Amino acid sequence: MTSFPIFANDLAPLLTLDASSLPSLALMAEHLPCGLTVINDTMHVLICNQRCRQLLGLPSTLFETGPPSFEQIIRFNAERGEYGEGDPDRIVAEWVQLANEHRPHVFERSRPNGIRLEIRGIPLTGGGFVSIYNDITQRNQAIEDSKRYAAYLRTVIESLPQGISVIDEHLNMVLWNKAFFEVLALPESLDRPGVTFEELLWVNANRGEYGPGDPAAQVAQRISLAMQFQPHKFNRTRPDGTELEIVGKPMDVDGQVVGFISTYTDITPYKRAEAAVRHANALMEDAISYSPTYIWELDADGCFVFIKGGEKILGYQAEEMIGNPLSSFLAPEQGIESNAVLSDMKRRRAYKNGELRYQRKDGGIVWVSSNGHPLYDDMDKFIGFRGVDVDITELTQARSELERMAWEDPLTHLANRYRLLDRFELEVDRAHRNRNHLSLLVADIDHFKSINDRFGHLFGDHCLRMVAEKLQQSVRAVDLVSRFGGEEFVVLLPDTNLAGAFKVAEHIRQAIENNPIKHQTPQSSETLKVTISIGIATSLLDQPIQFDDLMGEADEGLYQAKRQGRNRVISLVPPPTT
Ligand SMILES: Nc1nc2c(ncn2[C@@H]2O[C@H](COP(=O)(O)OP(=O)(O)OP(=O)(O)O)[C@@H](O)[C@H]2O)c(=O)[nH]1
Repeated sequence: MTSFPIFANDLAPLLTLDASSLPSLALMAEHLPCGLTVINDTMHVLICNQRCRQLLGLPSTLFETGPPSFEQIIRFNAERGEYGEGDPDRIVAEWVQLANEHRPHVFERSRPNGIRLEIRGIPLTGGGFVSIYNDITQRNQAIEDSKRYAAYLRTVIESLPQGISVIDEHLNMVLWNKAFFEVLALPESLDRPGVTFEELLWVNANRGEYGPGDPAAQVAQRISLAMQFQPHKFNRTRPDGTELEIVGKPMDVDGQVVGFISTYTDITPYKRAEAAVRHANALMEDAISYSPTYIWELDADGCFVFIKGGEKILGYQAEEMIGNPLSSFLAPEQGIESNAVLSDMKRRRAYKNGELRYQRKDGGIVWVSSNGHPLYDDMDKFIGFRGVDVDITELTQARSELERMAWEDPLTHLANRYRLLDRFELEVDRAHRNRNHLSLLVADIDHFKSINDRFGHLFGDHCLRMVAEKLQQSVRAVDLVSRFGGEEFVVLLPDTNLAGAFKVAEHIRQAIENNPIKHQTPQSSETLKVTISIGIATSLLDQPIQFDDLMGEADEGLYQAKRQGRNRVISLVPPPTT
């Protein structure tokens, strides 16, 4: 049962201690929510209601032999330790002496069972006194709790980086934290109880925080706004450049506005960070849009989750790529380099300058130099790949063009001598591996000097191209026709013995002889029969094969062919009889 505090002063005037009124008083006392005792001038307990006995834990036996004396009750309590440690006689003496002083008193006492009592006593005229006992355990607990919560709240408010202020419905400042003064740079002199919202407004208005204008008007305007107790949120830039975000909302109790709470956040660092991020983004946008680059991110399944700048290189909008696997955008044919990239991705390894071949939306092929690294989340779980690709299509084309130029004779587009030497090494290995013959033909146009002399160098060049074409047409795809220099051609015949080499050489010779070249000018037209002489050399099985040896032998054959009248095929080794 909760007891409501009832004060002895309230009851004392009602009490007169004549015997006739005692029964009605005792009856009334039983209806009180508090404990009540009435002690007469002889210090005997006349009334001690049930609530009092219950609160004090007094047994009924104490009352069986008539009204106990005040001293008996005190002794009973002292002996059971209600007043703590100590000699009961001494304790009783002290209490009796206090009671005899006949003074109003209020004190609190904690009982051993944890109950906290508030005891108020008021002396009665004519002797004795009335005492009221209230159980204030819960009330004290509530006060303790609210003190504790207030301490928590204060600590929380003081720890916040935002300034916080609370004003009551009369615009008095009732609560604020240190940050409030710091964020608004308010003078310390205002950091005192009783300060009003208006005083703060005046400080701000006078120092120009609200911009140019009449401070009185600025304050009045803000006061009238504040009186509306409407929620608001706005930013204000202070004269020193600090940007504040101010958020306010009304506080109400049972639908009644009782105040207004505002928070003041210095958002300057966020604004600066925001501007820095915007700047970095703009730089990145420019870097991506002005360079042949795009940035991408894949999920753990290899599907695009992000791509920026891909449109200009791959022809797809980001939305067309996001959610689809990288593999679906690759060209069907990839090189060795691409496979290395794909294998690194599979093995979740970072890679640099790897080449990938994409198929553009319009079907074209794009080469990119790709750089990527795996991504992991905070729990170290693999979540995908991120990277930057650079369009190297033009570079790749230029590179292959350069390679072509390095390997090719510009006049006839046949392989040049470097390509021949390179290929020769490969074919030597192959010939050894497969125990095959490797043959070499050296072909030289007959009397080419006189062709040049008669018809000019341009026509000579034309003849060289025509002969090159015929040579190329007369051999297999695996054979390599090269222009070795001047009007001299070398044909490499893999997997070809001397008999085979003779056949090919003879076929070439006849093809050229039987295809005269036309020389036409505006004035005349002439058909010129061009012939070639060919020297042959074939490697021996299980013998080392040297280019210079084979070349020297074939050259010697060519020399003899020239000596023997040209337009013929000669090998130093006797031709096989058919
Ligand atoms: N038009 C043209 N002529 C070239 C080129 N390279 C070499 N020649 C010419 O080819 C001629 C080769 O002549 P020679 O080595 O004397 O031999 P030839 O006249 O063919 O006589 P034989 O080989 O003995 O039948 C020279 O006149 C060179 O200037 C070329 O790229 N274009």
